Amino acid sequence: MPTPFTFINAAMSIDGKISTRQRRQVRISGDVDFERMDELRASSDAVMVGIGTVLADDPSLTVKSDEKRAKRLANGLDENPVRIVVDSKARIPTDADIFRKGAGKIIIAVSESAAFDRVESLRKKAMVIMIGGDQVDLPELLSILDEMGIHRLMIEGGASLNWGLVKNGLVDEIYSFIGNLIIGGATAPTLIDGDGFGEADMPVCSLIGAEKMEEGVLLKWKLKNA
Ligand SMILES: NC(=O)C1=CN([C@@H]2O[C@H](COP(=O)(O)OP(=O)(O)OC[C@H]3O[C@@H](n4cnc5c(N)ncnc54)[C@H](O)[C@@H]3O)[C@@H](O)[C@H]2O)C=CC1
Ligand SMILES: Nc1nc(O)c(N)c(N[C@@H]2O[C@H](COP(=O)(O)O)[C@@H](O)[C@H]2O)n1
Repeated sequence: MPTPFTFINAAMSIDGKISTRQRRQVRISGDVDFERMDELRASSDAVMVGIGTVLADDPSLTVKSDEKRAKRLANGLDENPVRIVVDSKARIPTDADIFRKGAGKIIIAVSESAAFDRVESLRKKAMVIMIGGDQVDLPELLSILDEMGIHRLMIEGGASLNWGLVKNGLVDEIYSFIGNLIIGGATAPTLIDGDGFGEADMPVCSLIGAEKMEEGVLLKWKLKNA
């Protein structure tokens, strides 16, 4: 089953946290990293987040730079990449920023466990893909996206979606900006949460980039089994 070239982009603290224990967003990146993130969005066919991120941060996932949106339009693309939310139980509020801000296609991926009336109200706002029994079946979803012409997929978290994708061997590369703060908290989300790997199964990665950026460092990893 072909799947898109898929990369995770995230910002984490020195201690590997991506938000506070109350799941409140923290500004970890500086302006240079946000600019880099915007370029990644602008150069991707689609940007994906989990419903936990939408409920916590209410992101719009739009390309922020006027120039970059204009360049996409000039290339015959929508001004924003396709924005995708993985939302097994169709919990996304219908007034979420993703529906209110920015032009372009939106896909909500739900599972068969989603309530019928919730799914019907989402169909008025976005394309709904129902795939999987209790949770969204991520390998099937990525295969459908590839068939739809999405060949470069940016993942913007959060911790559980990142785990689901890495566990299923669906991630090609990980870009993590490590900022100059310590968040702490045993329950604060990390770059990859979930159940964790057994010792024999831990993916071993190749370091393909390391760069000092403002007061932090950007690391780029390639997953060897991808
Ligand atoms: N610093 C950064 O770069 C970023 C930080 N964040 C932070 O991450 C936190 C959100 O992370 P999480 O709570 O872990 O939520 P999440 O955004 O990873 O969404 C998790 C949800 O995805 C859904 N899902 C459906 N199918 C799934 C599957 N097969 N595998 C895994 N998940 C599946 C489930 O409903 C699950 O509850 C927030 O606090 C947010 O601020 C989010 C994005 C970027
Ligand atoms: N890359 C990065 N650095 C930070 O410091 C962050 N706080 C985040 N947060 C994520 O960025 C998304 C915001 O999207 P919009 O500006 O609303 O389009 C959102 O998903 C946050 O979790 N990322």
